[in-house]
Amino acid sequence: MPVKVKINSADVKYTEKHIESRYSYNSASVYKDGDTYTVTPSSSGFIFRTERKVPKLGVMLVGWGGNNGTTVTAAVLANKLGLTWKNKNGVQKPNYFGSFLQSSTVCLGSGPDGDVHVPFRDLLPMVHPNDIVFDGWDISSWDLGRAMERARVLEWSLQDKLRPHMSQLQPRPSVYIPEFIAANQESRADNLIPGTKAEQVEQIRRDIRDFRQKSRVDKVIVLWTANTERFCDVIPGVNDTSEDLLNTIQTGGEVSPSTMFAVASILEGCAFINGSPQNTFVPGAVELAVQQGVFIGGDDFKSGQTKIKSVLVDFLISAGLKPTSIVSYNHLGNNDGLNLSAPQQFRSKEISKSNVVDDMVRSNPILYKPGERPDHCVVIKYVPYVGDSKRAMDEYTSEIMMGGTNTIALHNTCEDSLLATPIILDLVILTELCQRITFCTQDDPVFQSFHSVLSLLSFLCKAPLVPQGAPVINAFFKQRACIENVMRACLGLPPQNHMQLEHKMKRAFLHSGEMRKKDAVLESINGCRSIKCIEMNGHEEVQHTSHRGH
Ligand SMILES: NC(=O)c1ccc[n+]([C@@H]2O[C@H](COP(=O)([O-])OP(=O)(O)OC[C@H]3O[C@@H](n4cnc5c(N)ncnc54)[C@H](O)[C@@H]3O)[C@@H](O)[C@H]2O)c1
Ligand SMILES: O=P([O-])([O-])O[C@@H]1[C@@H](O)[C@H](O)[C@@H](O)[C@H](O)[C@@H]1O
Repeated sequence: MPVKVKINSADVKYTEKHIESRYSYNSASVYKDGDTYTVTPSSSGFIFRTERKVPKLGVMLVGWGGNNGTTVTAAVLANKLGLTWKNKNGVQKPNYFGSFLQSSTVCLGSGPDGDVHVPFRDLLPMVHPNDIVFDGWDISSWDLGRAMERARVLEWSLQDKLRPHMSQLQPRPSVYIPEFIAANQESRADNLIPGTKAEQVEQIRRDIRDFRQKSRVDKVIVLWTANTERFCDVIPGVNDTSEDLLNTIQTGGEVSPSTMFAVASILEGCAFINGSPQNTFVPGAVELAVQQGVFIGGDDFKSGQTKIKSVLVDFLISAGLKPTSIVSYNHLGNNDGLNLSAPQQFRSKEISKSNVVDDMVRSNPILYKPGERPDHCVVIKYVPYVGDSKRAMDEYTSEIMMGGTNTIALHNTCEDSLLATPIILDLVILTELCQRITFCTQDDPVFQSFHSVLSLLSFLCKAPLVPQGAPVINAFFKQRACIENVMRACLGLPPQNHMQLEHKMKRAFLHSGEMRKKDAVLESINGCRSIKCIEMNGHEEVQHTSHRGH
């Protein structure tokens, strides 16, 4: 059951339209001079506004007829209809396990019985997955009932109950440029938009408008879950600026189907998210999104081996252990695996799976000299028989104290699409929430949105897309804490710091306003708080007064 979170603070007000919070953003700048680091803390006043009205959200999936596309649609239907199904373990019920918004919690603070945790999804008003309306495109003409069967992800007994609904869903014709995906995908390509690239982009735009009008959704988000493409060459004069990219689409030059969909979405004012590893967001596409004030995000769902890697390597390095060799092997037999069996498509995936440790390695110059990195090998093999049940084997070897080594071996078997499905839901719901958040600062009082490159989605992506010059963070818990603390800021709550000082003191913790004779005294003088501490030095009282800002 959803819970209501109400903030009792003078810094938070609830109007009919917004939740508005006053927030102190604390950070620090560091000046390095030789081996001396001078740290200057700073605090900036922010005002956050979150629109309270949750819209009816439409999600258009590119690759709707694929394993992920059919599975996410089926999962939402099963949850919405409350379908149950039987397997050898008995009656199964639908859920959203694997979605951090739907199935993980946030600690609000402590109550009489200790820490109080609430579902992430109840922190701020947000779309419920059950209410999402799906549509999309596929180069395959199969309806979603047949495509769900082809995917071989969900239990047959559930498919039986879903089929009447899924069979009504028909992917729209799409753009197929053979050179961008594996040749082994050609047999699927029987559902295509004719014409030039410019005409195809216009048709995609018409499709988006048609869906929005017929489904009566308030807003549309487009998400790429079609096959992995080869990387696109970034060529000055072709795709390096928005003007050149739009011109290239007109002239029919080097532009991938995924970039065509991104351009069409951006021009229709729809956020576009890339769930695959290719460089859809060539510089011209990023510039177009910024010019249009539309969110883009990606790349490549972080769902399995890479997700574990972004936890395990963070643990090892944070514990002062030195990963020196990381080998990630997996085989799977779904169509994604078939497409990735082609060299250029595998290379796209190898890149996104290989860069995930860079930020963690760079954070520890004790373990790694400049430029030093662990050996890192990624292997993906296509084995038809196992279908969507990915078999992943990982080996992490680290140097430990005094010349020792530590080797961790992992084996992981799972339906790959059931790992990606909740990620898709989190991506679109978090993106929609961010579209309703604006903020201003004490030095820049005009309200603004997040940057068009929505780096808050990094937690959900293998190769996070960030604004130019921004750091790429892959460490799992840093990424999750970023989302949590931004949402806490929207509620005027401080960042989660895990200090729990109240449980680490000699004397019981006195909350502000309580006083204890001859102990620390909080007084408010001239609007500036001062803390007067009384120190017993064995003979007499020594009073200290320190001043701090609001
Ligand atoms: N765990 C995961 O499943 C996972 C994790 C990370 C990334 N991904 C990525 O998500 C994507 C989809 O994975 P999947 O398992 O659903 O693959 P899939 O092959 O089952 O589905 C892809 C679908 O896209 C369609 N398609 C290909 N090119 C198209 C185009 N130009 N326009 C429209 N449709 C097109 C195909 O016909 C197919 O139905 C892949 O790129 C994969 O690498 C998947
Ligand atoms: O999420 P993850 O397990 O690191 O990476 C996965 C790969 O291991 C898998 O081979 C591929 O088919 C999926 O698309 C996904 O990218």
